[in-house]
Amino acid sequence: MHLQSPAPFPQNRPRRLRRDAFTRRLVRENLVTADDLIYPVFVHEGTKRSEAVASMPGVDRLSLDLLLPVAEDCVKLGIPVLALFPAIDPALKTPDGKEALNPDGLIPRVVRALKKEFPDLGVMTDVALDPYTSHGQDGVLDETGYIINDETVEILTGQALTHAEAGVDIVAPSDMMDGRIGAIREALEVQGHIHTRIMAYSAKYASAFYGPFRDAVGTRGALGKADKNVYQMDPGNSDEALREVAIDIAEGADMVMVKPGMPYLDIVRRVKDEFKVPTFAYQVSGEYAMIKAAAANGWLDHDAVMMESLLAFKRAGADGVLTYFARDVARKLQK
Ligand SMILES: NCc1[nH]cc(CCC(=O)O)c1CC(=O)O
Ligand SMILES: [Mg+2]
Repeated sequence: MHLQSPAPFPQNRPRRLRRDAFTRRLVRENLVTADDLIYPVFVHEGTKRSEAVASMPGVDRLSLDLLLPVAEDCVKLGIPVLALFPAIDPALKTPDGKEALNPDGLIPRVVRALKKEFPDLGVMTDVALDPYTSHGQDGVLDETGYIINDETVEILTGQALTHAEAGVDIVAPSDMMDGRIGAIREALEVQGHIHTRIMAYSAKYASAFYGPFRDAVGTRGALGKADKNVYQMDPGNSDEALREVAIDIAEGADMVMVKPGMPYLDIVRRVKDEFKVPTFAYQVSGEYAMIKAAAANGWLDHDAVMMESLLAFKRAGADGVLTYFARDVARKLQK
């Protein structure tokens, strides 16, 4: 971009445009709308079961019957997409996470119910094994405890197909195995699921900001002191994110994601500038928890910080944001 050298003061007084709300509105470059939002929800088995997630105030694990009114609210608020995350019964967890392939498992049942009740609401599912494995890793392990790639990709492909067969609109592989986008895309094509969109978590970092999420899906205990450094990206890296995104686009991703969000806005900007593809960011559980905790202490203005954080994603180049604030934001925008 070419910047004209600015006229000197007093010809140039940038504050003129800030003097009144009408010019501030007129020249504002970025906006948040309900169309930018994806709302993540946690589901578990049962009926009339709602469990608060202590580290995420305002977020509950819900059974399907309690999720339906939430989905209806999203439709009313104009939120385009709901993203599903399961908290799986511990009795169903195994080292290979094979419950992820069960066509009558929790997620396929929830997808079918949501698409039946609210056909115009987009439904997105996470493709990763961590909610299903007894060890809490996103893949299967060899005898040394290393997370093995190709065997994991095979299971993930089956998981994505199971979701597609249940009628999901978007599958979102969040596992960071190599080659999974290509494998999933090919399998979807072969099985005739040509409309299933793939949102690839392409640049997903090994982040400490995921802590509260692991409480929500119940993987923190199983993981213990283990980390995900052998597959998720090193927080010190930036160029590597561009290589990861390039690979996923080449393998068939329709949309890409950077995660976490606010601490990684530089990555969002680089990805958007470089590839100009639909680019999303995930304002993750730890980011949400920080804002909630500070607001609860009276240290930050909850709504103002929430709206500013969303605007920052848009300014950084994100086309949309996965955020636990989605309904609050959409409600605020309606006023
Ligand atoms: N497949 C794992 C997954 N999918 C979404 C999140 C985190 C989301 C959040 O923190 O809000 C994680 C966490 C992890 O890698 O352990
Ligand atoms: Mg990759």
